[in-house]
Amino acid sequence: MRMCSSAGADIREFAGPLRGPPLVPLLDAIEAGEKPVVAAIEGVALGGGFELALVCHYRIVHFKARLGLPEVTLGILPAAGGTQRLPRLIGIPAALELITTGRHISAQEALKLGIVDQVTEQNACELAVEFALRAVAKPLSSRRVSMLTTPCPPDLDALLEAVTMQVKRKARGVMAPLACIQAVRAAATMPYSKGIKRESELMATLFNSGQARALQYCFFAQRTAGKWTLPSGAQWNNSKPREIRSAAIIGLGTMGRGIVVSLARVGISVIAVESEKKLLETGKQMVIGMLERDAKRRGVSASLNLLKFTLSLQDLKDVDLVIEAVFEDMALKKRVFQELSKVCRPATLLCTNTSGLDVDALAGVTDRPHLVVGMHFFSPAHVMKLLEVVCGPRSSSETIATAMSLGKRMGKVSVAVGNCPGFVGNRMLKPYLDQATFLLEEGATPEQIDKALEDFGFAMGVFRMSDLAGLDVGWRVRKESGLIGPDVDPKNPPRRRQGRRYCPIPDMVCEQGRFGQKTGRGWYMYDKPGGTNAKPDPLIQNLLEMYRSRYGIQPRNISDQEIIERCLFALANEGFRILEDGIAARPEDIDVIYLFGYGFPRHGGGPMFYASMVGLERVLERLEHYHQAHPDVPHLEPSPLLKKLVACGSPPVQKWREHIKTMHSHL
Ligand SMILES: CCCCCC/C=C/CC(=O)SCCNC(=O)CCNC(=O)[C@H](O)C(C)(C)COP(=O)(O)OP(=O)(O)OC[C@H]1O[C@@H](n2cnc3c(N)ncnc32)[C@H](O)[C@@H]1OP(=O)(O)O
Repeated sequence: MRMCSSAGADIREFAGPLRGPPLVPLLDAIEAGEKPVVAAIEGVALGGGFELALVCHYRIVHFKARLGLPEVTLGILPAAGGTQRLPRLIGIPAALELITTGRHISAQEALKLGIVDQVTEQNACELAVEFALRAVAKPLSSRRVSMLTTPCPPDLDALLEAVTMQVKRKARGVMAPLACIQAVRAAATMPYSKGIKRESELMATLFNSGQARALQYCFFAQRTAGKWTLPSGAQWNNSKPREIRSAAIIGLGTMGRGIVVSLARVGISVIAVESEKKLLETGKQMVIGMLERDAKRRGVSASLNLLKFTLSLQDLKDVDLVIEAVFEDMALKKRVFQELSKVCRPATLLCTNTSGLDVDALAGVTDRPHLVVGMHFFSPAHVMKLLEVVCGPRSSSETIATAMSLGKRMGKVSVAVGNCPGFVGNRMLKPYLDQATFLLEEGATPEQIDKALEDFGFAMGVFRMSDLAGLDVGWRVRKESGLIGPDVDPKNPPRRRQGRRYCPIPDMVCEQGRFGQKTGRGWYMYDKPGGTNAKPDPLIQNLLEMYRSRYGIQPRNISDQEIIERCLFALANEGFRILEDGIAARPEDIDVIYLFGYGFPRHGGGPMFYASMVGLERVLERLEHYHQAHPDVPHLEPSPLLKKLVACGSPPVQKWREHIKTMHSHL
């Protein structure tokens, strides 16, 4: 059988009723046939493609091919016999690992695991024909995988239990990996004829689940996000990116260091700049350590020869692109951009890693506003996959194309967004954080709110995330925006500022020098500064009690449902406003930002998909309810776009674009 490449089933077809003849009997018939069937695999054999290869009597694989059963990542399981044949072929532990993670493996690993018979650097099809000719005379019974006895470890139950615990810890609330474990158990404990029925029953529970719909949506959303479009007609497939061979990073703080590593490991020469010798030396040692550890993990040599460290901006005159990653201070950034304008050659792209400041204001102080763009990395920049590419009104299509393509080269998921305070991710974070702190005032604790969000599936609750990011960052932003100032009475800080409800608790926490993990104290306490093990802190409990009694607030019991609704519906509501304002082009872009940058669970699809899954009518009704209860919180007032979508019958996410006015587009 010539298979070449197969990415498995067309995932789009899962949205409707499945058509065509049932696959399992067809595959069983191929395996039961008397003529030897040899699979020749080039490119990929994934999902159904891999299951097809498993019914063949032999498998020949090109050395560059990749194989895998990624169904679990789509919220389903390999239901064309994959969960029954793979354990029989390679044993329970290895099969469990591959099926529950869905990871792709190389041809070499497949050979080592005993999945394939030969790896070739030549044409796999030609070799497969030779193989088949030799196999004609040989008996096939031992080559029919479904007939094999599953090699079973003596401690099967303990193994399955351990993997179940691991899966539950890693992917809280996710159904598919648990169903995969049950299917593999069937392969170990039942004959194939019964195991395949169990596989099918388990698939039936997953196939139409909300989690499967969300995960399949994520697959396409991630691919849609790279396809940016500007109102001018310039877009991803008609704008040529520049080739970037050399780059410079200004500032070797946490962000700058991560960006240097991200660039150097994909072969780009990097000049790293600091303002003081001591900072430069510290940054240098940390970058070298990070690159060495990264190279060791990947089994390659560290590209230290690509690095240069300097105190002088004059050294940047020939680089292709600069990314500024200095302190989040507009005046300082403007000085840097003015300086860069003078020293860099006229064609150098100037990028800023600001997490929310006005990219166009920075462009305005340069001699090349069309070559200025935001590249908002997420911390730690060498680990986090998200990159917001912030398109200023004057950024050229070539500049945007270059930033997007550079992001892809660094292995990032790049999303083009418009220029407004906080862009997409951090702009949406404000209402989400506000709701969490209002809930504290009303009676909740940080650990209760975090638990509700983590049970929902977030990698980290809002307070643990804030402790990790550093509480001083938001404090400084609030000071700069005039929310905190000399006119605020520190003994009696007002709970209403700039015409709306304000919660001063985060400021009180900062006033005590509690900036999160880095100071060993924040919303939680840690063993030491830099510690990561968060424990509830009685001092925070006291602070909350004193605060409530000072303001005469009677604490009430708050349900997890209220926590989820207020935090997540406020988040999505701001997402609707962002779409109205043209700051994000599509709901998919917003969802991808929250999936890759803010730990939103993939099986929830992202805030916008989640809202559509809950039902826009319900989201609207709950927001109206909460806004009525808290009229001084404008973020709870349902956005006009949400109302419009409900009035139009709540179309699916993919159709929202038709209801968004494009005349406001900032993209
Ligand atoms: C013989 C088949 C019978 C099967 C019946 C039994 C049922 C079995 C269940 C399954 O098979 S579920 C599907 C399992 N397969 C996967 O999950 C593979 C998903 N795809 C990938 O991992 C990657 O796309 C890739 C194949 C490794 C290629 O990666 P690459 O980076 O090169 O390209 P992409 O940008 O990701 O994809 C290009 C293009 O193709 C679309 N696409 C890829 N795979 C599928 C798919 N299985 N179904 C539908 N569409 C797919 C992807 O969306 C891109 O489209 P775009 O329009 O260009 O954005």
